Amino acid sequence: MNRKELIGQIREKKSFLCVGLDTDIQKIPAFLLNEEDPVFEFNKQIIDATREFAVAYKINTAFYESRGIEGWKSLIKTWEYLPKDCFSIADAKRGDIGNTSEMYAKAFFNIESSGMSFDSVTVAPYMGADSVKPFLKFPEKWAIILALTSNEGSKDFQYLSSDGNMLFESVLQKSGEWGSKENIMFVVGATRGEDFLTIRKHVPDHFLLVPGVGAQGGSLDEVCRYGMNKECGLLVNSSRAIIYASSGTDFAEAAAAGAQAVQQEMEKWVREL
Ligand SMILES: O=C(O)c1cc(=O)[nH]c(=O)n1[C@@H]1O[C@H](COP(=O)(O)O)[C@@H](O)[C@H]1O
Repeated sequence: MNRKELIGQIREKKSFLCVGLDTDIQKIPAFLLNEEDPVFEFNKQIIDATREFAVAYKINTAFYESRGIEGWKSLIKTWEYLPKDCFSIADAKRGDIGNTSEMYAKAFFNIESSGMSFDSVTVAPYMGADSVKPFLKFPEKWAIILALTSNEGSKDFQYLSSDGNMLFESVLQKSGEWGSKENIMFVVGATRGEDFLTIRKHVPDHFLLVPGVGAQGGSLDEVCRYGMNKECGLLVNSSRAIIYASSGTDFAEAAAAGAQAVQQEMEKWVREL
């Protein structure tokens, strides 16, 4: 999905919600464990219940890789089931020397090679340009670069200053030379509040993937007030608060209600665009 199509979906659905499929087999409703593939069955019902309210799905690969070959099978089946009108994110936080990053890019972008072809992959930029550029060689695919993260540990390095910029600012500026607003997004945590103003000074037009609302307590209103641009420019993720809204047989309906509540909040902001 390219930028124009993504903006079209946001306007059509009046939503910029990304549902996170961080599916932990220990947390899904027990009655599903009788299924041949409980994780995929859970994801399938969550997708069916939330697709009218979401414009994107983010699959955190750690929850699938941790289960070995069975987890990887659930990952591929879930990717295959994702609605074609939704933006898909492999949240793998990859990044290594060039030839290895090429393999990571193939793993998530090249369907002939891996059986999957996500729209995007999250990337950790610590190793610099040659670790990120391999992801940008695929037409209409995106690298979503970690910039200012939602976790407590973001304060350990990301705010460190050098040459007048904090590290996250240098990441925004430097990586801007590696691609464009058509194939690079940045991860900025919803818990970062007014830091969005600084972010937008560096990257006024790029899309931002914003995790941290819901379970991590980030404010959707603050994210929109300080981070939204004239084309929205945001994909706001919520995982646990939506997919684990209920642990009972009504889990899918509860997820739908959670997703709809977020979408209704978002609609107020999209209408202003
Ligand atoms: O790259 C990410 O997606 C990410 C970056 C970040 O700074 N913070 C963050 O929470 N995430 C991811 O976003 C999701 C947040 O999940 P919830 O807190 O359950 O909504 C998880 O999959 C995290 O790995």
